[in-house]
Amino acid sequence: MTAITYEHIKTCKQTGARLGKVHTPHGSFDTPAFMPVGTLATVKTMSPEELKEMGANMILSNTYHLWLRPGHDIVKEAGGLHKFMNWDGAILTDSGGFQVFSLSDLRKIEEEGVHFRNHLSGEKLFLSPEKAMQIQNALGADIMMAFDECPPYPAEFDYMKKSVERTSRWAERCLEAHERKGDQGLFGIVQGGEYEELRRLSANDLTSLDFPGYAVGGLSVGEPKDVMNRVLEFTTPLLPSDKPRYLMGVGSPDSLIDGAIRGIDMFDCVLPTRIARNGTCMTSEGRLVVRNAKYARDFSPLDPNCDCHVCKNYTRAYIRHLVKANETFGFRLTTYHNLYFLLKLMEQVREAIMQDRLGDFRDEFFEKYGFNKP
Ligand SMILES: CNc1nc2c(CC[C@H]3O[C@@H](OC)[C@H](OC)[C@@H]3O)c3nc(N)[nH]c(=O)c3cc2[nH]1
Ligand SMILES: [Zn+2]
Repeated sequence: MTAITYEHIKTCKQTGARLGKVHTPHGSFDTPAFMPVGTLATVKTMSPEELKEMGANMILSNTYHLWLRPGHDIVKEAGGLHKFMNWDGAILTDSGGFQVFSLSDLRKIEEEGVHFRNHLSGEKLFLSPEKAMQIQNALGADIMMAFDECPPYPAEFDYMKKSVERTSRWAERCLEAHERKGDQGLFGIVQGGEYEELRRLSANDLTSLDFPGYAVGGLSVGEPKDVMNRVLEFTTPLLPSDKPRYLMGVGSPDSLIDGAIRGIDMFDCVLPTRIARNGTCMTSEGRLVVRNAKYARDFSPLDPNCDCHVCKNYTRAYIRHLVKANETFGFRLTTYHNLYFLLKLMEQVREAIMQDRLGDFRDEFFEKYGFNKP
């Protein structure tokens, strides 16, 4: 197995954005990149063939969810996640840290790990750095995430400091527990909330452990966008420039562009697939709620500026009909288009970096999409 490596190609002269490639045992992908989320070993309603066709090279799956259903032992018996879901591209699994704090009625966080209840059955569960690594190694993703605490926003400085220090100790235990020491596909997750001193503490602790890549965690948890941007401004420079930087849980078009400008290489978010399932589409002119009555006789494509398979072959009227009738095919069409839209946006971002004009691209895109400028 080869290691996870980052190849820097160039930095945009107009912004701090960088063009690069991430190399994994299951292929390489250009960055900045958006990664579709497939929490339960499927990017909901999409086939692996469609994901490949639209240009997705890396998808996410989730330790907590796959541990509960179908169980990591079954996935391991299948030969790992790639074989189980018939996906030969790269896979990143999140460690479950986030779900434990967001999905379950939390019982107790201790040094050893976290006691909580299964959000489906109510049974008592325990997740620790070692358990999270055991599950992730069974799943066999190319990139695994350290087990961390993602504190809520806002959080008191004292609480955040204790949490960061524990997350750093947990990260060390994850490295220890990581079975495939050779390829080292394990990323550390920097925490620290909105506090620059704590972000610095977390980044220093984790970079001293020399992970092959780093995530900025603890964001996209309800904080205002200017807080996220400010945290990124003083956090990404603390991370090694020769390693991938992954901003967790971020996916609206404006945040992807603003994150790339601040030096982020990898993004994931459930937004495009989640809003697609209630018939909301991302288009070059902003969001379009296709079930709206005004589209009943609108025989134009979801997005006239999109060249995806859906926009070339189906109309707003038809997709509105399917969505209102709760027809699965309708949600397949909105999902395909939304994912294609974000993957295409990242292609345009990479092109703008190549041409040293990502700042101008941001202004043009914000104007057309209807985001406010500042
Ligand atoms: C949305 N905002 C957001 N997501 C976040 C996730 C992924 C959620 C994970 O849950 C599943 O989606 C619901 C995905 O799992 C495949 C995703 O990776 C995070 N994961 C960890 N380990 N640490 C964080 O600090 C963290 C922060 C986040 N902020
Ligand atoms: Zn389209």
